[in-house]
Amino acid sequence: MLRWLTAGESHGPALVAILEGLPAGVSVTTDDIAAALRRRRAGYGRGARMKFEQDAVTVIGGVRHGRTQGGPIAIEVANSEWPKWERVMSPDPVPEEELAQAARNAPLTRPRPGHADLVGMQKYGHSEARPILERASARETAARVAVGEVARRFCEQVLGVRILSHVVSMGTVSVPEGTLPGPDDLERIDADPLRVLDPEASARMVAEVDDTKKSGDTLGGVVEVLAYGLPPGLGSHVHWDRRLDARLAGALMGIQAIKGVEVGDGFRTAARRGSEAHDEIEPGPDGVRRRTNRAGGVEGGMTTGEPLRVRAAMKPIATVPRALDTVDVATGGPAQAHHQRSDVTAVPAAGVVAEAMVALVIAEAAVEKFGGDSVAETARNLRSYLDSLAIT
Ligand SMILES: Cc1cc2nc3c(=O)[nH]c(=O)nc-3n(C[C@H](O)[C@H](O)[C@H](O)COP(=O)(O)O)c2cc1C
Ligand SMILES: C=C(O[C@@H]1CC(C(=O)O)=C[C@@H](OP(=O)(O)O)[C@H]1O)C(=O)O
Repeated sequence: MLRWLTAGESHGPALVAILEGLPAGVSVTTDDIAAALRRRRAGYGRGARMKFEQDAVTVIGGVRHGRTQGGPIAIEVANSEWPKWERVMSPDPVPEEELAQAARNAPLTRPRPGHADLVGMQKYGHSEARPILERASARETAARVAVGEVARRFCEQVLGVRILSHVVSMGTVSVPEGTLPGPDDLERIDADPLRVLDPEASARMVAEVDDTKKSGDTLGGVVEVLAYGLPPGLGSHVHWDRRLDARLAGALMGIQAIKGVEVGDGFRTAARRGSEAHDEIEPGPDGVRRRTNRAGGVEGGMTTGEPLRVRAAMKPIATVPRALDTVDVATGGPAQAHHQRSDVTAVPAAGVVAEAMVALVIAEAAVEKFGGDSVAETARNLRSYLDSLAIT
């Protein structure tokens, strides 16, 4: 069983994550995790905070001399801005007079439509949004990417699985139909300002981000995650919560602002006739194979061995500079939603987070199927499973 948890607030001292259940021997260093976090911070359209804030990674447990030890892995991502927030976010009581002087402590009573502010205040009994937005903030995804990087390395080193993502649409601008990165395209995608494979589409999307920013607005879009090299049979058809597609959908929907998930051709498949929707099977030189991969590498809740292909749709950023109408909960009267700064879009970052979530789901399914306390044992079990497949 693979388990993981994160804790920490957007402007707290640090985020922490604990990952438990991976075998010993996965190669990972602090620098590897820091590099993954740098990928998450990049992307055209993100706000000022991405430039001045640093993620400082410390591996607190579970890794020794660049190898996992088999125990829980704990990672801290410290927030370089903490000194500015130390009073406002102090875990211990702060004298009223001091708090009153902290400019950042002004009560946030004008909840943003589309964020967790209003319903969070109602549910948790707060008179302002700070205690809600601090944890609702997608800053938390830094902790996911940190543990996701360990899972990704396990997937690569033990299963031979490569996971990558790219942006397929930004607002109404999309990459050409059929754009499909290969397993070695990640570097090229990361080099693009919007993490788009097609340079012409990227340029149009950059213009769309600029235009949106100029008009004081925000943008959403769609990312696609691909995983190459999966064995057939991760997940199961036997129960709803063992289906890999269900677990992937839950993991991706669990990312802040993701509002739709598609496996393979997903919603497009619904409009096709069966003969145009499914992937016909034929004998090939290395065993049976599918002529197409419209299913996106999952049938019956199990990986088929074809590339996994999942998409996630992100809604536009909720903190709209041209602030939306709301209610000031302090007065009960109409008001404009609070806005200090925000991303115009965070779709490229959402792709990096989605890779981490997919890596964690695949790693979990692989640990269930192959077990093993060391990577050598897991790899041996995988090999013997593949060698024993009656139908290849
Ligand atoms: C990487 C990333 C960055 C985000 N940046 C912002 C931001 O700057 N401002 C904002 O209002 N929402 C931002 N969001 C979205 C909010 O976290 C999200 O809208 C909020 O949690 C409410 O969405 P929900 O209804 O899906 O929970 C970001 C999301 C992600 C994944
Ligand atoms: C800090 C990060 O993302 C933040 C996610 C976020 C939100 O509401 O989700 C709002 C913004 O924070 P602030 O309102 O303080 O500028 C983003 O910068 C990060 O990704 O590291």
